[in-house]
Amino acid sequence: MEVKDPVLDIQDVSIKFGDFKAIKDVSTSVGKNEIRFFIGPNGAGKTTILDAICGKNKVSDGHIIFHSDKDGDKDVTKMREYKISDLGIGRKFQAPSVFGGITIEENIELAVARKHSIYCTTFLKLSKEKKDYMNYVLEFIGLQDKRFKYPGSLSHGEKQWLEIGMLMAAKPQLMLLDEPVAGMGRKETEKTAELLKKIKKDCSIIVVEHDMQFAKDVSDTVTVFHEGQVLDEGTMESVQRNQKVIDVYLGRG
Ligand SMILES: Nc1ncnc2c1ncn2[C@@H]1O[C@H](COP(=O)(O)OP(=O)(O)OP(=O)(O)O)[C@@H](O)[C@H]1O
Repeated sequence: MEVKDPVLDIQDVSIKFGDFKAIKDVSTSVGKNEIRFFIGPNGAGKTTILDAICGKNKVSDGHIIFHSDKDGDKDVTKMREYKISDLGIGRKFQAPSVFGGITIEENIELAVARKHSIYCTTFLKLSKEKKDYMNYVLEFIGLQDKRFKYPGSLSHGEKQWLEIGMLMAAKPQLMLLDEPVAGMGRKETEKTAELLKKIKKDCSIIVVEHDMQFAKDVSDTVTVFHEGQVLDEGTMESVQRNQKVIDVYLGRG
């Protein structure tokens, strides 16, 4: 699938775990301000490739080129996780990883400060500009009224939004989300859909997800993975008509 203005080019990537090739010659490009979904059956390789983009998995062959606004084109397969994060790629894992011992506001504050340095996190108060941004993020994720509460008091959905807010705090160019609506009810899922549609105005997003209604509502395009390879790619409407996709995934209920 041709992408006009890519933020990420995955080029002939293979990933091995011992002798097992989990990803085989995968290529795809993700555009600026695009919401791309990675879908496909369990074990297809979706999370494995997401983990390669953020540096958590080592790539055996191929390149992943990130077109950074501030640093130019970088092959992230040669970089450490924290460097990739600094470059502007934010990763949210399936289980929420917020800090339970500090308030919701402090979680966001820490995420805003952390972008700048450990020194800043520990010893300095946020500047007015950063404080304003923290308030903007709290409002954006709908948790401004709960800012002085602790994450333990939040619902499952609210915890996920807090974590999305913590990612936003670093102003990434690309966000990677692993099953962001798993365990959510329909209302929370719809709110998450609205959040992502707003976030994409400033950022590209890759989502690994099994909720196909959510994928239909939110995705611009989807990549269907099967046995470590790309089976199809395009809009949700187009891949839904592909008989192979129906056979291996969508038709299985
Ligand atoms: N660290 C690892 N060591 C060995 N094998 C792994 C490792 N991580 C993933 N795999 C294997 O790689 C394959 C792809 O796994 P992956 O988690 O990427 O699939 P997925 O498409 O994300 O599945 P799901 O939808 O269930 O999350 C699976 O066969 C899995 O068992």
